[in-house]
Amino acid sequence: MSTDSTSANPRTPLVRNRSSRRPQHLRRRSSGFDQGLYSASAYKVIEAPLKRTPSQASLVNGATGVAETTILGVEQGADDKDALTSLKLLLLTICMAGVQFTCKWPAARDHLRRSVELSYGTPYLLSLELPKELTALVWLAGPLSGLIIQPLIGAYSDKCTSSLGKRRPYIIAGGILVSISMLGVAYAKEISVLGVRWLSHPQTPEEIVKQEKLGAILTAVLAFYILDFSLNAVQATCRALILDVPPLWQQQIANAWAARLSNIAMVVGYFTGFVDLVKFVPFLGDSQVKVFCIIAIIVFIITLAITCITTKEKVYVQEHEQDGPWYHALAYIWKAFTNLPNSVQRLCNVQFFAWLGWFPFLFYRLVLTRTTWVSDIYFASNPINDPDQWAEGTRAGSFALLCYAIVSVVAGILLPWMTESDHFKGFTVKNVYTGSIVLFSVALLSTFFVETVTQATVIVAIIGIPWCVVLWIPFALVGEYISYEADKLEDAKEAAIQSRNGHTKYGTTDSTNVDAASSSLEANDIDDDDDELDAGLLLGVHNMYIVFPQFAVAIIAALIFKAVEVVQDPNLPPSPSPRPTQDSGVAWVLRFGGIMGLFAAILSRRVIQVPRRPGQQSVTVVAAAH
Ligand SMILES: OC[C@H]1O[C@H](O[C@H]2O[C@H](CO)[C@@H](O)[C@H](O)[C@H]2O)[C@H](O)[C@@H](O)[C@@H]1O
Repeated sequence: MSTDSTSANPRTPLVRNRSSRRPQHLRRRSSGFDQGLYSASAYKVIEAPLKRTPSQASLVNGATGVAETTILGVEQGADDKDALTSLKLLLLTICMAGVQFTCKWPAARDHLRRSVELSYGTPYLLSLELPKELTALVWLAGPLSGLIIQPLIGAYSDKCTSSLGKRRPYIIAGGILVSISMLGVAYAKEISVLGVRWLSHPQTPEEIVKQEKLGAILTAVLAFYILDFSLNAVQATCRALILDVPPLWQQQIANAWAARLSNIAMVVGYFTGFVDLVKFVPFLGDSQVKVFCIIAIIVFIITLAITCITTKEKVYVQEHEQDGPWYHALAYIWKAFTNLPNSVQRLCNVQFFAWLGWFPFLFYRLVLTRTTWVSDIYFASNPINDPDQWAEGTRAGSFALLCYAIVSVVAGILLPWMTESDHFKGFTVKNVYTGSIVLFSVALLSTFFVETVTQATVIVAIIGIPWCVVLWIPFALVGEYISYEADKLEDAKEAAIQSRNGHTKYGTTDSTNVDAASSSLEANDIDDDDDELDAGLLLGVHNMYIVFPQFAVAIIAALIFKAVEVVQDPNLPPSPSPRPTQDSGVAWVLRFGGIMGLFAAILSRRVIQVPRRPGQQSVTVVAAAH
């Protein structure tokens, strides 16, 4: 087994032969764009003003004079960036726990209906008397914000010259907005009452009630939009930070940490939602929603603060004045979207089909508990109009979700370890990725056979395994692609310089290396050429492939429900929920997701794994497949 990246499979598109490189204007990367504002070549890295121990200081790359990643308490690694200890990986990625806990909050509100005065099955927004048709408006905030905000904030943060670093200013600003908007959602009624009192002068009590109701709805919807948009900004920059900091060979483990902390937060979020919070911490609020909101804000602020305080970033200095209108960023995103590196494009293709499967599952296990698959099955054999049965049915759905969250935590600990261990032959990252998608598809397709609540609960719990993988491997791969390109660029620069002096970085001259770097490179080419992939932008574009399927699924699910309605016996009385069991629209939408998952599994065989850097222990070079 070779550990030398220079002898990696030459067919890997990432391992390009310099002499066969595409002309600058055709390169599949972010940096060829002519918008100066977004050209990384316009920036030079300087050392952030940090406290370092002498040993850490010595890790700064003396040859280039460039300050490397600077997270406190690092170990020495053989890569250009410093390796992180497990503790530092945890501190770096704990922000994802806060993001996930907060993500769970709007979802958890559906589980909080015990404390909402209205009937069972009425989620928070409906409790504010938002017309049912308009709930779609709120739903849209999620995918819209993912589509717009993640690439935009990713692109801006890539070029941020703040002394705090590239990502932290956005994490802090986004964090403040998330906290305020959560308060806006939870206290929508109170804000509206105050607003009506100050701004409006209704004449009659009826008018007051009407205006307060309208005000509460508008406040909640606006707050939900701000929440989703700012949460996506924080999510985008936290993800990018996790890609920025560790070296290539730690991308897998760093993203595995991010996934497992997210999933732990999900479990804690579910438990917190179940506890009667008003009883235990009455000083935090007089309703479950308000107390949960305060707890979520506290968790969010603490986790984000830990990451921001313990992680130090590079500071970028703009060499040339490059201001341009804000909409240049859109052109830049478009160019990135249409010129993705081959490796990222392949991964995005998998993600697109995989998320055509994920969203049916995520929608119909969460949106309204009464429409979840597990609850459907429960109601197939239990009376639907009895409130006690409703409670029991929704509890069945919620218990399944708790099992799913716990399984995802356990899988998030075991699977990354198995892929690193020599004892589990065949457990390569790529095989685990494909296997998890197949498992997910089979689980969704099992809706053809599942009949009991227990069976359905087991299936939902099993889906915890692919969920842990989808939060881990795709992001790790993006991180590896970016690090690999950055390392190649460094190597190429170094090799070209050294070849002039008759040396190579790794001792004896390797023809591949020289070919890849020095033989076709002019010094000016190296200096002017900006080959770095921008992590924030790429992650944002990658996220577009996660949210596009949401729009598609919304339309396809509506068509499937219509079709099921047409096919079903018209003489049956109308059902208040989608018809249960194997013939329900929900089951068919899940099966659609299962089939899409199979396409994703096939495409995942084409995903590229980059060779890791030479000089690393326990690193396996995985041949890049086509
Ligand atoms: O439309 C809602 C959101 O959908 C995606 O987020 C979901 O997937 C994330 C993993 O990629 C997961 O961390 C999150 O909990 C899920 O809701 C999308 O990434 C978001 O941009 C979008 O707002």
